[in-house]
Amino acid sequence: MAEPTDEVLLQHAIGNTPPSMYYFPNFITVEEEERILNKIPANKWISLSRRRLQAVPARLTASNTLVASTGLPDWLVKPVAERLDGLGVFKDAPHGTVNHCLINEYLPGQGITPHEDGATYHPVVATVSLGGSIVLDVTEKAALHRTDGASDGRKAWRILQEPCSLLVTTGSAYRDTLHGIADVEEDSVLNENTVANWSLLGDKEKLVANGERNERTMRVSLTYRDVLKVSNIGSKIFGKPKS
Ligand SMILES: O=C(O)CCC(=O)C(=O)O
Ligand SMILES: [Fe+2]
Repeated sequence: MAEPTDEVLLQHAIGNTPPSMYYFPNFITVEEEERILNKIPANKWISLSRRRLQAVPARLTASNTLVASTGLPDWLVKPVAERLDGLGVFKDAPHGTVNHCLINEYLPGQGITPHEDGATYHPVVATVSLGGSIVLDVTEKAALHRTDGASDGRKAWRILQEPCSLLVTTGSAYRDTLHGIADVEEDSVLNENTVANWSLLGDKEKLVANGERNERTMRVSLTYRDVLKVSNIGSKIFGKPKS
C-alpha cells in the first residue's frame, strides 16, 4: 500500500499507534462470517502447542516460496479478498493482490508469541477476525532488544480485534513492531485509555457492560498476504506455453 492518502483508509487509521494501522469494524457480516467458518476444512489443521493453523493454498517451502497449482479458493476470495482489492490495500504489492492466507485458531488461554512477519511477504497484512474478540499486543521492536532492564520508554499498544473486523498493518507498523497475543482466558482493563482502536470499535458498549473485560472464546483469524516468491507447479510440469 502506498502512502495512506485514500480517504476511506484514513478514516479508519488507528490513532496513537505507529502510523499505518487501520481498523474496520463489521468489515464482513455475521452471515459471511458464519459461511467462512463453515467452509474451513476440518481435516487440514496443523496443530501447534498453543494454536492450530492452516496455510492456503499451501505452506511455504523452506526458502519461503509459495508453490501451488491453484490460487485461493472461492470462499476466501468472496467476499474478503475482493473487498481488500476494492480498498486498494494490496494495489502496490508485486502481484497486485493477495495470494496467501494463513488461518489461525485460538481457544481460550491460547495465543501467539510476539513476532514479526518479516521479508517473506510484501509488507502489508490484512487480518479478518471470526468468532470471539481478542487483544493484539503491538510493541516497538527496537526497544525489545534492550537487555539492561531499564525502563526505556518502549511503546506498546493494545488493539482489540472484534469478530467480523479487518485490521490492516503496513508501513512502519509492519517494519518496526512485534505483534503477539497473550495466552489468557480473559482480556481485562479494556477502556478508552488502554485500547488504541477504542474510537473505531463496533461494540464498545459490550465491553463497558462487561466490566471492561473480554472473555475469550474460540477465535479464528484469516491473515491475507502477498507472498513475494512464487513458483507455479503447472508451468514446471507442463513447461511454459509456446508463444
Ligand atoms: O491471529 C492473529 O491476529 C495474528 C496472527 C499472526 O500474527 C500471524 O499469523 O502471523
Ligand atoms: Fe504475525
